[in-house]
Amino acid sequence: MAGPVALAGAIRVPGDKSISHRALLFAGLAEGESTVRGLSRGDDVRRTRQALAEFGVRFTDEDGYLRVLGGLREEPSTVLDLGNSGTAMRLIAGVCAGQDMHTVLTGDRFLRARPMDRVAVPLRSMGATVDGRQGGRLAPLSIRGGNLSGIHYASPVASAQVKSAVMLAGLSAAGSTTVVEPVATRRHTEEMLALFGVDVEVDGTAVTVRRSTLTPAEVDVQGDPSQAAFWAVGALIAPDSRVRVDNLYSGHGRTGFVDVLRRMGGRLDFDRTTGTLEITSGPLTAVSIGAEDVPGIVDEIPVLAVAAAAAEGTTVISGAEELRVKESDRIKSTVAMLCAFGVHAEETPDGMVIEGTANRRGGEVHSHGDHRIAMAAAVSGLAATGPTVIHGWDAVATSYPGFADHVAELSGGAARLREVTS
Ligand SMILES: O=C(O)C1=C[C@@H](OP(=O)(O)O)[C@@H](O)[C@H](O)C1
Ligand SMILES: C=C(OP(=O)(O)O)C(=O)O
Repeated sequence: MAGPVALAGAIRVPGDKSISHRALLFAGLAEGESTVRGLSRGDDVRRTRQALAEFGVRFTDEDGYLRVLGGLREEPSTVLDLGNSGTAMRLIAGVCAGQDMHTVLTGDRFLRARPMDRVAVPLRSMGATVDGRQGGRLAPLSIRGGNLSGIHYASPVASAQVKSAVMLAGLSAAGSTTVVEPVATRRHTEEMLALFGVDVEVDGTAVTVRRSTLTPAEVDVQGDPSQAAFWAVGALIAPDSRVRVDNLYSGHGRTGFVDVLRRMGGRLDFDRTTGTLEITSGPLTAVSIGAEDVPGIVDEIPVLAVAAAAAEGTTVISGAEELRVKESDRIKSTVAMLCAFGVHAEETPDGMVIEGTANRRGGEVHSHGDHRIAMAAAVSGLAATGPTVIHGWDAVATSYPGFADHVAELSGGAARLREVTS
């Protein structure tokens, strides 16, 4: 791929990945027929669907929507392979803890290296038997569930996945289950449980559920803000660009990237009612990003770092140590990606320091099996001089299989991505 190119036009990004996982899980738990529209087509969400099918949930693909016949009727007869998806593994662990069944969860080599003790610890204290490699810290995880008691859990990490796993187990536990977060995270589980008829109490950063059954529902999944962030940064840094993204989810904890890019001086108009985001290219200035910002931009930091590399001044990101336990160590892989474009960037224990420069040349980047690093590198390449090569591009299929088509569409065919096998 050779830049720089201008981006122009209007697109719809895929259905939100976090919401898609939950739509399938909650439809799977609700006895009866639910429907889901606008589901993400990425591999991560496909893994959640496959896992639910092993419990006896039935899916029928209709024209433009998915029909789900819910109810966990069967103990899975095989190991559930959740591919690259941390959300699938942690949320399904919560579901399994509530079932009188034995389940084994595994994933690819990246997922098997990510910490699972953050869910194993609270699920054990509710009464589930959870084991795995390194004393239950790493998958494969073995879970024997059922007979749970509610807990009051002060989570040491600001993680919507941990919160959701405990809440899902709480739906089958005696008494009430409360999770208190150190910083509020995305609220998809709270919002969607309410849609499926569950009473959820939210009090600041505390959320409480009781033993409940779910009622089937119709879910319409809106566009994924984390995917829109790639086009927002691309349109800001590629000269003469103007892009519109339609039908975005605009709820709590997901649109922090719009605020950060505005703080950098970016021209973004966001209509939260319609979910329409319009971006016009223009100069950016460095910004300081701290721990309080991180939960709202946790998946967008690699691409926000690309914006920082094109901004005037030095950007400092701190309080982002959670990035070290994502699909890759995203502090390391983001800094390496920026350096490949000739940018001066350095790791810190909990973030990075990035010196903005107008002289970015195309480079050779490794995704480290991480979809967001691959796509952030592609965006950087669109606004750099000379060709960019991204090894391990196949990782993009986990969340955004149509990304390359959108590059071609928004660049009017001027930019083309060609896969190179690493
Ligand atoms: O709950 C979710 O759907 C997610 C929560 C975040 O992870 P953590 O909760 O572990 O921070 C995020 O990084 C992930 O992409 C999706
Ligand atoms: C961290 C991510 O997802 P997960 O934790 O579900 O693998 C992501 O999509 O950036």
